Formats: sequence, C-alpha cells, structure tokens
Amino acid sequence: MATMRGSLRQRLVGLASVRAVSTSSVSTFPKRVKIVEVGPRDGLQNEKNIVPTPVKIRMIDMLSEAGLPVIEATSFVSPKWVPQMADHIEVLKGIQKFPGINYPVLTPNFKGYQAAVAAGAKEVSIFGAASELFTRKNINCSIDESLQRFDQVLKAAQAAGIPVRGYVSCVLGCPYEGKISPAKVAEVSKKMYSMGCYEISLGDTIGVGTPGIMKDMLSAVMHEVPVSALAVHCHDTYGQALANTLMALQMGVSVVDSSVAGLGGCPYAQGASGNLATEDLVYMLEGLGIHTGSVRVSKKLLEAGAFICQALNRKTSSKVAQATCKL
Ligand SMILES: CC(C)(COP(=O)([O-])OP(=O)([O-])OC[C@H]1O[C@@H](n2cnc3c(N)ncnc32)[C@H](O)[C@@H]1OP(=O)([O-])[O-])[C@@H](O)C(=O)NCCC(=O)NCCSC(=O)C[C@@](C)(O)CC(=O)[O-]
Repeated sequence: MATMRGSLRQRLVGLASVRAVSTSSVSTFPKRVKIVEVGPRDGLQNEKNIVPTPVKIRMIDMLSEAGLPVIEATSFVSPKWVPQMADHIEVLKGIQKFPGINYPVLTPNFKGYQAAVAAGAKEVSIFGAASELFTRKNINCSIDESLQRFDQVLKAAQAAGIPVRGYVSCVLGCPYEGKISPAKVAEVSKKMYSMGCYEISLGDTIGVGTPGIMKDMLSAVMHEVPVSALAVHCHDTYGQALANTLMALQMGVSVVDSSVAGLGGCPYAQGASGNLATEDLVYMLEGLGIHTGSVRVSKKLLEAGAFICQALNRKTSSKVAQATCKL
C-alpha cells in the first residue's frame, strides 16, 4: 500500500475544485443518492482466508466514521456454505452502532432471520435471483421455493417491525444461464416487492452488463416496481459498473450499492469480481453535485479502504484511492 504524502485534506480540497459540476447534464439525475456500503459482507464473503473478526469490526467502525448511512455488516447464512461469514454474531454484536446508521444483514431463510434478530439485527435482507440455476447454486432451491422461504421471513419481520430489503441477482446475466430476460427480472422483483420488501436491489452479480442492457432491464422493472424503491448493485468485472450505475441514476434510481476499495464477489457466481468502489461512486456523485448525506471522498473513507486492503494484503481496486495515493 503506497503511503499518502503531504496534507491529504489539502489534496482532497484541490480535487474537489477541479470537478466542476456540469449543470447542463444533471437535471435528469436524482438530487440525493443513498449509498449502501456492502464491503463488510459482499466484499469479504469470497475471501479464501478467514479475516479475523476484530478486523471486520474495525472495518465497519471505520466505515461508520466515514459517514456511510447503510453498512451491510455480515450474513446469517450457513457457515458450511460461506465459512467467511461464520462469525456473524460476534461481528454484529461487536460493532459500534452509530445513531442514524443502519447495519442490515443477509438472511436466506427463517433460521437465519431468527439468529440475526437474536443477535440484534434491526434490518435484514433476503436474496433471490432472476435465474433458476443461480438460485439453486446459491441457496439450494428453486425460485418458487425461495419466495416461499422469503415469505416466512417477511411475515415474521413485518410482525416485529423489521424492514426487509430484497436482492434480485443476475439481472444482467447469469454465470450458468447466460442471458436473463428483463421480463424475468421484472417478474421476480415484482413478487418480492409485493411480498413486502421496502427496496429491491438489482444485482449485476457477475458484472457483464453494459448501459444499454441496464436501461432495458430497468425499463421493464420500473413498470412493476416504483423507481423510488429500486437500487442497483453493480460488479465491475468488465469495467462497466460506474457506467451502468450512471445509466440507472439517469433513469431515476437513487439508491446505489458499492463496496469500499472495490472489494466483492459471490462464492456461488463463477467469474464475479469486485463491486463498484465506494470511493469512485462518491467521487462521481460529488462531481455531479448529487447529495450523498455525510459521505465524502474523505480521509476517513480512504483510510477505511486502505485498512482493509492492508489486512487482506491486497491493492485497492478503487481508481480514486489509487489516484489519491499518487498525488
Ligand atoms: C440457504 C442455505 C442455508 C440452504 O442450504 P441447505 O443446505 O439447503 O440448508 P438446509 O435447510 O437443508 O440445512 C442444512 C444445514 O444448514 C443449516 N442452516 C440452514 N440455514 C442456516 C442459516 N441461515 N444459518 C446457519 N445455518 C443454517 C441447517 O441447520 C443444517 O445444519 P446441519 O443440520 O447440517 O448442521 C445455504 O444455501 C446458504 O447458506 N447459502 C448462502 C449462500 C450465500 O451466502 N451466497 C452469497 C450471498 S448472495 C450474493 O452475494 C449476491 C448479492 C446479494 O451480493 C447480490 C449480487 O451481487 O447479485
């Protein structure tokens, strides 16, 4: 990891001044964007070496200090399926809970939901897909069976006043089925939204999409789910994550998932690489003059990325972090 030289604050101020906001192009964008940080879960779940629990906790605390409004902390999945997330109880109990920040966790079924709530989860996410084969590989059931399991989680969560987010994976392509039709994505998204998910995050799980396909897919989904309830979750395998996200923003989507340092991947999606880097997303949103709450390309955000990269002995995938280190 390169050492950052000089006054980082001065350099960040300098960076901001060269990014003039182009007012002619921003009229179609949302005024505010909520960033959902998925690094501690999506970013780490695919790591072969088990990351020590205190490192995960410190990472999340640093992301909280950096002002991320939502930080997906861990997942209550089977430790046999994803050993990296086996310390979910310790992580969720160990992190500092900053006021105003949500720390949702993934729950594939009722067992995971019960364990998550017992450990103090105040929000959970269920995760389905628009591909039968991916659903089978990822959560060992058909799409219909997954919806039945989710229904059980949603009913219990609704009774307990716990908000539930829904993921739909493989929205722009599947590692096992290839092309996925926008109609199928719209169908699954509609079902999960109708069942009670307050937000549907549309995942380009293996990062194969391009902006035109994103547009077609979103057009179909927006017929079934209000755009205000949609999020996008783009992996960057082919370098398209920022472009695909920009297309979604132009279509009115105002919630974007990203991962600090561009970490990410799904153990059951061959070829899935890192997510859109949070630093790069924030840089673009700042340049467009879009409000992101208290998240900035700040020393704290860059340090959170540098911390986890150092712990993983990995170079950051964030272009902004790389550029800032060279300044
Ligand atoms: C869903 C299961 C559990 C089904 O797995 P299964 O083997 O079919 O489950 P089962 O109900 O037959 O139970 C088998 C064993 O698992 C246990 N079990 C059952 N449920 C749980 C649970 N919740 N927590 C802990 N343990 C559990 C259960 O108690 C039993 O234990 P045993 O009797 O053998 O000792 C499994 O397939 C699984 O855990 N899958 C998770 C896979 C995963 O985490 N994938 C990555 C997240 S998705 C993703 O990354 C995409 C996303 C969200 O980022 C968006 C995008 O990029 O597109």
